[in-house]
Amino acid sequence: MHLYQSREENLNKTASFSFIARIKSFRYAFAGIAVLIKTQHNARIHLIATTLVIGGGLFFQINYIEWCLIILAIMAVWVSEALNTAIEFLCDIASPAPHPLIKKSKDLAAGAVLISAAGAMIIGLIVFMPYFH
Ligand SMILES: Nc1ncnc2c1ncn2[C@@H]1O[C@H](COP(=O)(O)OP(=O)(O)OP(=O)(O)O)[C@@H](O)[C@H]1O
Repeated sequence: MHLYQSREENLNKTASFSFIARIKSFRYAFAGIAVLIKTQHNARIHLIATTLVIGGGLFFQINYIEWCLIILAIMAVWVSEALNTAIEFLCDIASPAPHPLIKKSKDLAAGAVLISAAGAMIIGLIVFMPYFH
């Protein structure tokens, strides 16, 4: 059986619900996360930062709202990094040769990661600073 469905197969999909198909799509999603960690150096930095922040949260016993803020911040960084990586792969296949629009596209995607990482750092400071007083 082919790993990827053809465009035709996707167009002809019926609306019937299948648990096997749902489990498969989870498998693909986890494969995507594995690609992210294996291929992106930034993702390894996010992994270290995520571990430190969760460790800090457990150590300082931050409250319910603080956990929600930290989880949102972690999520924003991972989601933006995953989308940035997906855009990079698409750009590389769409135009391996230099192109001004590919530059804009990749720079924008990188900008999104920077915005989320900066926001996460500010949230981290706001949450953890009081515990150091
Ligand atoms: N085909 C291209 N055409 C024009 N500019 C490009 C092209 N490929 C890369 N660039 C430029 O080089 C930069 C780095 O691109 P690259 O694909 O190497 O990303 P990267 O270094 O892996 O980024 P990240 O650190 O976010 O993973 C882009 O942001 C863009 O400015």
